[in-house]
Amino acid sequence: MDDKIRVMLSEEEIATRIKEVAEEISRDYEGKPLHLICILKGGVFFTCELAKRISLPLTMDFMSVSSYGSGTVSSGIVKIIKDLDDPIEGKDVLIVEDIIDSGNTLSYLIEVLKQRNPNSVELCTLLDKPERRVKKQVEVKYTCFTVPDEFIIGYGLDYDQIYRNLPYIGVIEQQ
Ligand SMILES: O=P(O)(O)OC[C@H]1O[C@H](OP(=O)(O)OP(=O)(O)O)[C@H](O)[C@@H]1O
Ligand SMILES: Nc1nc2[nH]cnc2c(=O)[nH]1
Repeated sequence: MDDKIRVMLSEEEIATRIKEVAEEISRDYEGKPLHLICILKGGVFFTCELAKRISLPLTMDFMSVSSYGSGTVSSGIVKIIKDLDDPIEGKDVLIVEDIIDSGNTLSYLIEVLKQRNPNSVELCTLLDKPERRVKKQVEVKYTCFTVPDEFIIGYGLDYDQIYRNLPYIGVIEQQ
């Protein structure tokens, strides 16, 4: 593993921004049954950090979907690999993602979840890469960082399953 990695967002920058977004969510969801849905695998690091900083009682569930396989471009076909454990009827659902790129994953997920009659469904993402959006209708309520059109790794994001555990967001430099 001798790839050279350029740091795009440091651990400190990420922590500061997550705290700000968590405070915003805490204000917006006061008195509501907030239910975080973490999208595995990439969303797990962000979800943990965010949840710890939201100052409200909340519940959590996990869903695993995939549209990338081992490539760096979305196949456009989203597969549910692991569904939620619990019903979401009547809950205020906040989907927590590591990145929104083409929007294929989220536009599919929102449709699937809305059919289960939640009270509301909103999106929270660590990274948004708007230049790559194919599904323009995806609306994101909370975005930590907007990033350029580069293939990103770290903080949950992998390249062929490696690099998820980097504590920062980076890009592999072409050598
Ligand atoms: O907006 P899109 O183009 O659909 O891309 C975003 C999705 O891609 C990544 O998941 P991936 O399918 O790689 O699964 P993983 O999180 O398990 O690595 C990421 O976690 C998002 O779910
Ligand atoms: N690792 C990784 N996964 C993605 N899924 C969608 N966009 C990206 C990206 O830039 N990096």
